[in-house]
Parts: sequence; structure tokens; C-alpha cells
Amino acid sequence: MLRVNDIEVIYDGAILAVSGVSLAVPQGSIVALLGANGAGKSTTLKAISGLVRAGRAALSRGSIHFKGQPSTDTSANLLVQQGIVHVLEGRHVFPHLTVEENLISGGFVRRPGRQALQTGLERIYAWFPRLKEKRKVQAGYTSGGEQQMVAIGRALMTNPSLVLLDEPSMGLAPLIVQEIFDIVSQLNASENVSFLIAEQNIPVALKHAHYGYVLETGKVVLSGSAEQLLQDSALQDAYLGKRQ
Ligand SMILES: Nc1ncnc2c1ncn2[C@@H]1O[C@H](COP(=O)(O)OP(=O)(O)OP(=O)(O)O)[C@@H](O)[C@H]1O
Repeated sequence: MLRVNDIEVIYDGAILAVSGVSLAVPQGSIVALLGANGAGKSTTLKAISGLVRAGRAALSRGSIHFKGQPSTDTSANLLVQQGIVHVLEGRHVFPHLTVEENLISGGFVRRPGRQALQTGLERIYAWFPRLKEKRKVQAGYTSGGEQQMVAIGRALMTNPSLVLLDEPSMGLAPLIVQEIFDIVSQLNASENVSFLIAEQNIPVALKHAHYGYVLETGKVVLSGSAEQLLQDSALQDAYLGKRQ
């Protein structure tokens, strides 16, 4: 589905944010991109979705292939049409639009007809019943967890095959985080949507991911199946604060 090969990203022509990152997301899998603040997770996702160019950054080395085709010269909006969607860190919703209007705004990318849009909405409401209840409420007045669901639901309205999720757990209560990750797992299992999830919350991410990569200062320092990483003593020491 996705292959990232030895990429390097530089901000403002000077700040080396990501250096030599390689990773793969097999079709139908959930892959976790783990690491602390500033490790380069968001920048890696932006390189994949084509958003680095919008942030005064450049991909200065390496290649990215999506569904077998090179994608680094493809614009972000064309990548969405091809099936990659990026849910940015920080739950960006349109606060003055209702929940439903936010969801509909995601659907427009594919220029659907009225019926297709309605079918898309019903599909999102089936996954996120809370959003159906709140569909007439301005998104800015919903809870943090609901805003994260709106952001994910809006992305799903593009009918993606690969979702890049940046820190879905940030600032949310554990129960809500669990609810969101459970929906991600079910979407993956029943609709075969692939996910690349950047997370600092390593236990939650590895509970739901099949495979993981750990980034430190812009480099992959560890990778393996979720089971292998959970057993890894270096990861335990550095991030989970316990020894085996
Ligand atoms: N717009 C920017 N301009 C300059 N430097 C940036 C910019 N965005 C990120 N960086 C730098 O790039 C490096 C990687 O940041 P990045 O946001 O990708 O890390 P992260 O792992 O996603 O962390 P976080 O969880 O805090 O977002 C950091 O050193 C950061 O300071």
C-alpha cells in the first residue's frame, strides 16, 4: 500500500527534521509510528500526504510509493483523490459549522452526488453513533473526543484506502481514546482501511497496531511487530518506564 524509502525532510532550508526514515504499510494493516515530542512523526506523515510543501519544508532525499506509484510529486489534493487522507494533529474542525456540515466538507473532495453524500454520511454515523446524535450541533461546542471523531469521520468521507492519523489520543480521557482506537480497529478489520498512526501513547497504539516503528530525532531506531515491540527492553526502558 505504502512504501517510504530513506526520506529526509528539511524545514526552512536549514532544520533537518527527518533523516533516513524508511517504513512500509502493507494493505489492510495498522502501523504505529511511535516516538516522543519532536521525533519527526508529524513531519513523516506530512511528507506522505504531500503537506510538507505547505509548511515551508522540502523532501530533500528519498522516495515514497503509494499503491506502487511514486507519489512525492503528486499534490496533496490529488493524493486524497487517490486514497490517502491525513487527519492532522490537534483535531482541526470548522468550529462554526455543524458536525454534519464538517462531515459533508470531507465528502466534497470526490464531488459526489446528493445520494452518494447521504450514503457516505450514514456510513460515518454507523461508525460514530455519537456524531449522529450531535449532527446539528456546531462542532466547536462538542467535546474534545467528539471533535476527534468529527476529524476522523470527515477524513473517512473521502473513502480513503490509507488514513494517516496524527496523535489521535492527544489530550483525551483514556476511555475516549479506547473508543476511538476500537473504531479504528473495526474499520480496519471490516472495511480493510489501512492506518499509519503517529502516537506518543505507545501502549494504546501497540495494542491496536500490527506493526510499529520508533522514531528518535528524525531516525527509525527500532521496528517490529506490535508483540515484539511490547517485549523490547530498550523500548520498555526508554518509553514505558519499566524493566522486564
Ligand atoms: N514548521 C516547522 N518549522 C521548523 N521546524 C519544524 C517545523 N515543524 C517541525 N519542526 C521541527 O522538526 C522536528 C520534528 O518535528 P515533528 O513535529 O515532525 O515531530 P513529532 O514527532 O511529530 O512531534 P510532535 O508530537 O510534537 O508533533 C522537530 O525538531 C521540530 O522542531
